[in-house]
Amino acid sequence: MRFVKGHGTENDFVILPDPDGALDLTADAVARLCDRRAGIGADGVLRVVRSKAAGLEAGLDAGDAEWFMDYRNADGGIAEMCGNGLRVFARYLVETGLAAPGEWDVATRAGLRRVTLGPSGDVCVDMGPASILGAGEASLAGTVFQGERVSVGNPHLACRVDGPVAALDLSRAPGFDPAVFPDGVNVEFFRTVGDRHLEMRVYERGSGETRSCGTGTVAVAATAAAQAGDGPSEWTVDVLGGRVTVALGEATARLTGPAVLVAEGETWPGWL
Ligand SMILES: N[C@@H](CCC[C@H](N)C(=O)O)C(=O)O
Repeated sequence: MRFVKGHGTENDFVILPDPDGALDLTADAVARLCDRRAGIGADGVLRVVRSKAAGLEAGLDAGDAEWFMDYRNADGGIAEMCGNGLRVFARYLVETGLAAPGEWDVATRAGLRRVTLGPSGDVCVDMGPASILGAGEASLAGTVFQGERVSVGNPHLACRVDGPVAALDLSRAPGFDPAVFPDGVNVEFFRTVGDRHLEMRVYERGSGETRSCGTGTVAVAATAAAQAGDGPSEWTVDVLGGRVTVALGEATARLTGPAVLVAEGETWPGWL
């Protein structure tokens, strides 16, 4: 099986080119690919498949988008959307000549997402709306954190903290009420470090602590803007793996940041 490895602010992915939808990608295979000791190692898998060949789940409409991002978490579970993954997905399509630099839609389980990119450099993704849904809470090592429930196509809980996020122990999953988050949740901890400038750490559903989460950065920017009473505004979000910007508009949020391809190869015959 051919693969490419890439990352966006060190949120890393195994990219599986599958233009004709020939791969039978099981949850077990995804978990083995993402295993950092016995596999290639990644936070998730991006299967690159033509929308027409993707066999989309009922209710998904790819519109005119040629490509569908089939995103999977490291545990093999399916998620609706991945912001960093989508930047890497778009960069892969351009680097391999499967798409031209410019502006075009990619189909995802959260709907169509417009990407804008040149022949090299940062990638901008229109992430759609970030919807603030109300209060929620998570716990970490016995401490309860209040936050905002936010949908960026996938579920988030954005918790403001007072001290440096570096001080948090995210070696274990935060606790949350499964009645409030029946599908699980990505939990972000953020702090203001400057003028519309945040730092964030995240514990992702299905992947554990990662060094960045694009949808998570949108969730914390939207939460911080709402808490400050800000309207459309641009935010800088520092994550363990680098920095992204989030431009909050009236109806949509645009995420801009790096997308890097680092290697390509083939799994050993019979291994998977
Ligand atoms: N890292 C991603 C989000 C991936 C999906 C998430 N773990 C979930 O289960 O919703 C991003 O960059 O947005």
